[in-house]
Amino acid sequence: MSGPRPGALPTSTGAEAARTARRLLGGHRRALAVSAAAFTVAGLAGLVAPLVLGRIVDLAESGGTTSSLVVAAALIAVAAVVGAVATTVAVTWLARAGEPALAELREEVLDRALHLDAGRLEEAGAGDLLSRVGDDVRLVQESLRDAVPTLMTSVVAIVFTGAGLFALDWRLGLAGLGAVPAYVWALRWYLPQSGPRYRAEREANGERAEALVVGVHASGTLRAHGLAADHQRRVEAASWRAASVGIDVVGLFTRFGNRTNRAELVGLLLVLVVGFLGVRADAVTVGEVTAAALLFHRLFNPVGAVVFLFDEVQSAGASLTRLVGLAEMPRPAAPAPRAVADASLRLRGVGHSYREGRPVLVAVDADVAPGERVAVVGATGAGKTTLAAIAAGHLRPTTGTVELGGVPLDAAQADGRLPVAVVTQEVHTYAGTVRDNLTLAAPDADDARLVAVLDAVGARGWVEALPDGLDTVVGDGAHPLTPAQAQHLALARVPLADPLVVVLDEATAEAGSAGARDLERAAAYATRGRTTLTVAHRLTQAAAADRVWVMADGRVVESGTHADLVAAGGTYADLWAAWSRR
Ligand SMILES: Nc1ncnc2c1ncn2[C@@H]1O[C@H](COP(=O)(O)OP(=O)(O)OP(=O)(O)O)[C@@H](O)[C@H]1O
Repeated sequence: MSGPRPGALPTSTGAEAARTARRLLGGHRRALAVSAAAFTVAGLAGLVAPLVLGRIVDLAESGGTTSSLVVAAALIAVAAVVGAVATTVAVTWLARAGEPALAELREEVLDRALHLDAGRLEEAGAGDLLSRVGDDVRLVQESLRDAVPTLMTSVVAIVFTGAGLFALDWRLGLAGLGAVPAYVWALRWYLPQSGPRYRAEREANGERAEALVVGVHASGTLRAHGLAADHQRRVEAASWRAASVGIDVVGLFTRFGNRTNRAELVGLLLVLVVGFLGVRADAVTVGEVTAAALLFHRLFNPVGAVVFLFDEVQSAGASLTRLVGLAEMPRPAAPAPRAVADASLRLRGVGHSYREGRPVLVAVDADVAPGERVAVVGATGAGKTTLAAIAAGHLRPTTGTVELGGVPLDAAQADGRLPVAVVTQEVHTYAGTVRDNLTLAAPDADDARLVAVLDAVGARGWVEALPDGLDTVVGDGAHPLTPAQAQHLALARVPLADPLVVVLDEATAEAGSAGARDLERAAAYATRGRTTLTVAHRLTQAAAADRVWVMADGRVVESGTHADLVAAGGTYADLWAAWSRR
């Protein structure tokens, strides 16, 4: 079995997961206490039927009356009702403690996931993260809903039934205990193998999800580079590994089932043999032996459930360690917020390598004055997107610093205003109304403000033409927006958020040439008066900017106005000439 992939997100130890579970459950002590009391009542109620049945056997032997039989039957019925009510109360109150605790953990996990450094996320892979916030949360939740209550009910039944056996007669109790070594032997065989196997199963599923996510997201690129077959082999290998680990787990569990069946047989035989000898020696009654055999038989289901659910709870435990591992990842120390002096951007010695020894940005020194609009141009792979992501604070540079208004970007505070807003080509439409998609950026904006901004960015016409205007529900499964419309809304969010700095990376690329002009007009409005860095693929954007940076091989090789750079006859002049000839 191989260990986790290098770079995978961390997994906590069992002890750390238990500590986190205790911390989260600690706030719900009252619910846990009610649940524990109800489980106790249910456990006691469960003893009534076997004991009373044993008593009926003795009554039958000694010529009991019909009325005593009726009383016994009534007792069994009352105990069944009490047991059912107590179990319902116990399970309900357990959920009242468990569900909020899990919700808190989910929030912590999501919060940590959302604050993962882009580089770290890249290293770990989106699939690993998705399988944690998806599969692992679901597994823990299902286990909390189904497995944990049944496990608790079973453990309580086992404890009370064991005590009941001893209460009947200590020899019968000891006979029942005779099954314990057989169970222990089965568990000692099973446990050391099962934990690592469940962990391997979770990891294999995570790797399979990662391979599938990459395959779906990057299908175009993989095909374009002739890597589709390679990637398909990677998906096949990951799927096969997940399947074979799954088969391995089922095989192990089946063999464990055989061993527990043997333990049940040993225990029941011991109770019957000891009971037989006890009756012969007049030490116990036939009724007591009947009750003991019924009690012991009653253990089969709870013990089976514990064994069966142990599997599930252990698997959920493995998921919990993955959730806790992520939630408790050390957070980079957040610098104390400092007020910015103005809206200038200053990059000093900024370098970046996605892979060690392969720098894609090299010691970039560059400044953007407050309110200045800079367009970044250059060949594919020159480092434009990387520079934009660093200037936006989305990517931590390997070397160098980025300052906004004289303050490190991650500490910048601008009187409650958003320091930097980013619009890239990959725009997400959030599930909700068009209004929701806009007020994300300005929760207090009223419809008049939204309509004014939509008007200013040139989106009012098509928004009002939607079936319900601002109230139209968009996003997955609702009214579909074209990529250009989604981009238009993203650009409208910029003036609503009112940031000091705007970073646009191919933010107007999502359209044909007519649509591109609309988006360019929207971008011009969104960035008016703001410090702006635009990764420009159409050189008309560069021509309209205050200044142009030309990038090549991770460096800013030219910087100046469009006119100056064209006149200088360098790289930009060549690019412009090629663009103008199109
Ligand atoms: N996440 C990543 N992991 C590894 N390498 C990357 C990553 N992103 C970009 N690169 C590499 O870094 C270099 C610079 O990429 P970047 O996207 O910044 O260039 P660009 O000028 O924006 O290119 P384009 O115009 O094609 O978007 C390229 O060689 C690219 O392959």
